Amino acid sequence: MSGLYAREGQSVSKMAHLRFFPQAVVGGRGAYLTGDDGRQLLDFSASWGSASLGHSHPAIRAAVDRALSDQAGASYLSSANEPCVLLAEKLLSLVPERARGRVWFGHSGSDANETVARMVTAATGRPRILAFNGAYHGGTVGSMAVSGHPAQQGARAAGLTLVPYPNSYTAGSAEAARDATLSHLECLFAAEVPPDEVAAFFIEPVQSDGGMLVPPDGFFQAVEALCRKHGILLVCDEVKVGIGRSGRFHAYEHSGIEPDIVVFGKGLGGGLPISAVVGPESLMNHAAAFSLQTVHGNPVCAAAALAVLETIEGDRLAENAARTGSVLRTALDRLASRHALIGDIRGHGLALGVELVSDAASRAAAAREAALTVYRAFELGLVLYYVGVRSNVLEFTPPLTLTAEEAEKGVAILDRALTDVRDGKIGEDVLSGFAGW
Ligand SMILES: Cc1ncc(COP(=O)(O)O)c(/C=N/[C@@H]2CCCCNC2=O)c1O
Repeated sequence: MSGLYAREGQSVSKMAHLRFFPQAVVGGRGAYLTGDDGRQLLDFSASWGSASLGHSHPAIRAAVDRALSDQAGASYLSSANEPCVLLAEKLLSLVPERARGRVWFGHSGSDANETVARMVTAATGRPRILAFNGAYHGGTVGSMAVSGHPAQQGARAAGLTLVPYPNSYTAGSAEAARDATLSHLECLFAAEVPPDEVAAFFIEPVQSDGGMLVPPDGFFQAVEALCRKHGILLVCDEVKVGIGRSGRFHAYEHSGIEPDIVVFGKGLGGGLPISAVVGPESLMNHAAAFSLQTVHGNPVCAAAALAVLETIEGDRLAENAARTGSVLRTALDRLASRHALIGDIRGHGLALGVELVSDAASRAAAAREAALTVYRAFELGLVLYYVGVRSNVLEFTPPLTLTAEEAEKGVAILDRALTDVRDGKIGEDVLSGFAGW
């Protein structure tokens, strides 16, 4: 264990730790992090998808420097500031007509989803919310309350009803997965949950922390139709897989739907803390001083976010995510032919998941092997983590700037890690102190 990691253990609380191995960094550029031991680490996580432009991107540095050199205050609570207005205007230009009303700014996906959960019930008078099993909408009380991930340590809202996210892999086919959840919803509305009491349905266009689950074709169009029929607001949580990562600007575009409310976070700030909720004016202006924190609408973070959006558009990074994601996917498919542990590979663009199973027929989760694989990959110079309600899905959310060569290099490292785990070269003792999730 490195000196910095040991020093952290003597000074920093573990309450935010979600640790898989003793990673300690002192810098980073592009798709690489610099370990405190001087190693260059290829970063296939980008800090859970937030470093969307990689590390130390010049466009973000220039925007932050400009904003800090003549700082327009530190908050939008009691003053308008130009970076926030420019960013809001930009975001409004990027969402469907039905969502094109007003923009709320926060720090994180959590405070954004918490705000939406409070807003939709307060504004509509409807007490219920729908969400999916396995959904991760945040780590604050109000966002955990509308989540469904089993790893979370927080209470669910009294008005929350969770429904199964269609899992084509475990259901055996996309059609079976789609039909099962849609009939579940119909039965629910008929017997347990009066649809006219439901304010909103929180969806992830790809369910990432739940296991990088890609919805079956037609599924969310059917959900959208149900929502329109019953006046239920469709809230699309684009926090992890949005903003170009999926190969389209919005991940919901793959499902051919138009949400009422779009939630942005993580990659929006390129690694700086900023989130946004974009929705109809009637909802977004239903009350003033409704959801606020002191440095919400920070002009420096807003300037960084605008630079991120402009760079994603100008450098065509959604297209790069599609192109490099295809290279990564092809390399992973080749890996699957050599490693029986790989049960499924899925995702869009540079939002990919590799599910590890101990038995192809039963699809039994190989959680132990997933933990050992990410640990060994770290030792070999690759950073990636795992997700999934069974803790067995390797998650690939690298910077959108990733090159084909970097994609191939990372998969070659993963190949070695999987081989070492298969050959029993990694003792389980390495995992003590790294509980993951
Ligand atoms: C779809 C989606 N919506 C909201 C959130 C919450 O965002 P924040 O962690 O920025 O509050 C997340 C956060 N996801 C977690 C963050 C904690 C560590 C585990 N991996 C994630 O990506 C998310 O994936």
